[in-house]
Amino acid sequence: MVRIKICGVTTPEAARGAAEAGADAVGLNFYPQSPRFVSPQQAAGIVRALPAFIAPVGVFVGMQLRQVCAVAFQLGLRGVQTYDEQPPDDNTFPFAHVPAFRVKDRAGLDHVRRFVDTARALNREPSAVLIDSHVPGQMGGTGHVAPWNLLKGFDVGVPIILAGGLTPENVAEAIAVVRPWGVDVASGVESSPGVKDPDKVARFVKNVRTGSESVFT
Ligand SMILES: O=C(O)c1ccccc1NCC(=O)[C@H](O)[C@H](O)COP(=O)(O)O
Repeated sequence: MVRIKICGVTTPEAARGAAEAGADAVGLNFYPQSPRFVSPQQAAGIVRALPAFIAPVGVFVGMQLRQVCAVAFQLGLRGVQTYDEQPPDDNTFPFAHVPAFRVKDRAGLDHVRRFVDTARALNREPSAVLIDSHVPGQMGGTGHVAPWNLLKGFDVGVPIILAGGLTPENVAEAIAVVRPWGVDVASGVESSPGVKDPDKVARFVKNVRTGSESVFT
């Protein structure tokens, strides 16, 4: 089964809608420049609205680990998605750590491998890595597709979450090519930046489920 994170939910209704559609996780974006930004206060309301067993994951760009952990503890996040060049000094924190990488070529994948190897040597293996597209000047939520063909057979010993430009229309093909452990979507299920479209979310989840059935069974 391919896990699904609907990233950048901005309201309790959108979070509940994603969960009811069958998503496994929702992303709460704490990057102030994102159209999907939520304050910790808004995020608290969203987390409270989630049904049991649906994981809230925080997206943190350029924030000190201490601050990331404080927000994650305060809100009861299950996972933290970060954007760092190096593994954190400490990850004894009780959240799944998902470093995100913006990849455009083989050198980008080599960087992911080095990051995971370094983290493993320090006994700080990430829970998964998120592979996104690389768009100069943008950290995420770009709607641009990642290099699927490069990712064929890519194995760093931790689960791969595929992100970048996924939509209800292309996600089954992405799964067939990359065979990821999980998929992540932000703009591909929106009617406008930061506003999730319930119909697109439902179709995305349905197409992940049918696409993964035909690939993994
Ligand atoms: O979504 C954002 O605005 C964003 C901004 C800065 C850093 C990360 C961001 N999103 C993180 C995600 O995990 C997105 O789901 C991922 O980048 C894919 O986005 P999209 O191509 O729009 O599906």
